[in-house]
Amino acid sequence: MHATVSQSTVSGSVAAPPSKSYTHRAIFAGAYGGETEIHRPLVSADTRASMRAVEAFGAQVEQEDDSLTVSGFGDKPAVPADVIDCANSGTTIRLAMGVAGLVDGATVLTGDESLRSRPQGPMLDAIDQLGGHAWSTRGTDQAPIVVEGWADGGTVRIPGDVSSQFITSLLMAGARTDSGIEIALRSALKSGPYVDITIDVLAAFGVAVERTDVGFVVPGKQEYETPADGYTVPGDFSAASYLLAAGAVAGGEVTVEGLFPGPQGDSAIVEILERMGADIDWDEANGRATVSQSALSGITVDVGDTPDLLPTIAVLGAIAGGTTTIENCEHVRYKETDRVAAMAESLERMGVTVTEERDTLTIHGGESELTGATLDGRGDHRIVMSLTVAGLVADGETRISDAEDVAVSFPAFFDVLDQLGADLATE
Ligand SMILES: O=C(O)C1=C[C@@H](OP(=O)(O)O)[C@@H](O)[C@H](O)C1
Ligand SMILES: C=C(OP(=O)(O)O)C(=O)O
Repeated sequence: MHATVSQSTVSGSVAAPPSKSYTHRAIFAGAYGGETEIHRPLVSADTRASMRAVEAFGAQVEQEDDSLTVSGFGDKPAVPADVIDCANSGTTIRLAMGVAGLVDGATVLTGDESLRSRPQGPMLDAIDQLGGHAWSTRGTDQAPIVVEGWADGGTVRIPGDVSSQFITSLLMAGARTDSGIEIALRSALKSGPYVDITIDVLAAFGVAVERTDVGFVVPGKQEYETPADGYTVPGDFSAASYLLAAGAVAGGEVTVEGLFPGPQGDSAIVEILERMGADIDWDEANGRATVSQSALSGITVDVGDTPDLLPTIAVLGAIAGGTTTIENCEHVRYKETDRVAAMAESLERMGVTVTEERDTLTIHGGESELTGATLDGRGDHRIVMSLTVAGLVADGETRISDAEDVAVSFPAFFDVLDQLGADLATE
């Protein structure tokens, strides 16, 4: 499916979709626990992959109107009857590898072509350190992955700069081991706020995690306790970043509801827009951010904690006057596609001058108007959504392939933009 976007003004009030990261964690926490009702979950391709994964280990997931009921797999996850297909979802395969470590038997995990290109080596190594055995069928540190359980716990030394999802996985599974897991980071942690989200969800399920000088410790033999009123998923700042960016470059006035302060690192989008000179007001108490169009100027942003914002910031930088420097972005190359290269290539096609280095993306914005172009969505939801925002201000039509991939994290993306008045079509 292609999306075709033309210059237009967006205005109105919309709800942020529910958080993908919180929904994944609530599904896995529910599976480790008894019976949990998850209110206002994100139901998308990625979170469906997590639902299928926990079901493969013996949990059950029922979907009703705006909730999910997860019945846990009991004391031990079952040996899956089949290969687990994690589709496009890095979070799913990594959290499922932790569960697989507790299985008394072998689990095989795979995914789509994109997921099978992403690095899993540190988690394979971690499982080996814990006395289990995990390997890549191709010997490439990529899926397909086979995991044989360890069941016990222990100490793990693991790099912090490949994916925080390994840490999340070890913390969630470690609580159910006998002796717990002590994690020593071999390099500084990137995407750190995602571990904060994990600790937040674990606390809601009564599971304790301690921070240490070198990493984290999760004591073993902990029970996941069902939160008394179920678990309510907050709004998603990563998804909201496209709507806020749209308001800042193509408003009108756009209000996004459901954005409350909390551990999501991507709430930094509000401060980033402010620093660029956007007219934005975040009413934190009421969870409402309102932004209208104003002239933006380039800034320097470190995305070590906020990799998913890179495509949004790159588009803002292309429209802003002056230079925007996105630093500390090497880990953003390990996502659904190499997002640093994808944004450099797409913005260049729109007439923007970009300098790409391994760990830095520099955008020389405001040199000329963005020009509409035919762009490759690269099968990556965040590339598609951010380029759609660029299309709202480009001169002439912007045509983006793989538009259907917004289903991964924000299935209603095009409907919401349409509701805000964007001139776009999908076919
Ligand atoms: O744990 C999570 O929910 C996520 C962690 C981040 O990945 P990395 O930790 O691999 O950077 C982020 O990019 C991803 O979209 C979601
Ligand atoms: C990288 C992402 O997710 P995951 O790692 O779960 O595939 C994302 O949503 O941008």
